[in-house]
Parts: sequence; structure tokens; C-alpha cells
Amino acid sequence: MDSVPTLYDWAGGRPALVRLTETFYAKVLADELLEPLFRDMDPGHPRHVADWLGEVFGGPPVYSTERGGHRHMVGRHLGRAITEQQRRRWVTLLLDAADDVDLPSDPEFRAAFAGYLEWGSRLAVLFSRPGAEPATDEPMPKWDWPLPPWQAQPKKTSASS
Ligand code: HEM
Repeated sequence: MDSVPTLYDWAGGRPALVRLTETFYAKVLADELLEPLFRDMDPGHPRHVADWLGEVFGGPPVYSTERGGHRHMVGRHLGRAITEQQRRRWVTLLLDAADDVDLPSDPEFRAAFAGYLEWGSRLAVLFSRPGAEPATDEPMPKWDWPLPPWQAQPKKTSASS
């Protein structure tokens, strides 16, 4: 492969990420464990999280230029005391939503996606602990392929071997 696409492009760009987060937050609001955390969420929340994910996955820097970047994201988790059970449910529903909206299902993309959710959600729990004072001046994280996306190689013919 000459150039490896970003995870953002591979996922299908902003339209795919907005479909993902809108489907996901509909599930969240129907979930008894997560609904209390999200019942008063900003109506733009699904699109803001799509912008966050897009930037982390190599798309345009919309979240940092229009929404306040890492500092704003950290601030939105402070004091929420997210439990491990809630974190695990959050990740599960987002993976379910990825299937529902047909995000690419290839092993490399899903490994990158699931790895990011596992990492990011554990940080969200730490940021949300009562009394936590996480650094807010960090740059936006960048996430990349764990392995290059698999591509079929042209079959060797006897003439080329
Ligand atoms: C990879 C993991 C995560 C990412 C990338 C993430 C991202 C974000 C972002 C970007 C915001 C701010 C959106 C805005 O600009 O308004 C936010 C807010 C929030 N997050 Fe997370 N989050 C993660 C994990 C979690 C988890 C595990 C929970 C709870 C189970 C959670 C609960 C919340 C809540 C309650 C808000 C505030 C929503 C509102 O009132 O508007 N987050 N998150």
C-alpha cells in the first residue's frame, strides 16, 4: 500500500462518526446504568464526541479549534464519579453501535477502535474521581493503526516466482 489512510478516513469520515455517536447516545439514554449520567447532556453532545473522535483518529482539528480541545473534554468529566460498571457498559454500547452503523469490521480497524475506547474510558474514570485534579494543558491524543490495514496481495504466478 502506498499510503496508509487515517483511521478517520477508513471509518468513513465525519458522516460515519456522527451516525455512530447518534446511535450510541440513543442506546445510552435507554440504559438504566448510564441514563442518570447523561439525562441532562447538551443536545450537541453526540456531534461533539464525533468531532473529538474524528480529530483523535487523524481527521480535521475541529474539536480543538471549535470546542476547546483536551481541556474542555477533561472538564466535562470532572466530579462525575464514573464507576467501572458504567465505564464497561459505555464501551459495550459504543461497540454495539459500531456494528449497528456498519463501521469497518476488519481486525486492524476494530483493534485500533477498541483499544482507544479502552484507554480513553479508563482515563475518563480517573478524571471523574472525586477530588481528581488532572492536567488540562495536554494536547489532543492521536490514535493510529496498531498494524497497517490488511490488503490482499496480488497472487504470485509461476512466471513471477
Ligand atoms: C474514550 C472514552 C471517552 C471519550 C473519548 C469521551 C469524550 C467526551 C467528550 C469529548 C466530552 C465533552 C463533549 C463536549 O464537548 O461537550 C464528554 C463529556 C461527557 N462524558 Fe465522556 N468520553 C469518554 C468516556 C466516558 C465514559 C466512560 C463516561 C461515563 C460512563 C463518560 C461520560 C461523560 C459525560 C456524562 C459527559 C458530559 C455530557 C454532557 O453533559 O454534555 N465519558 N466525553
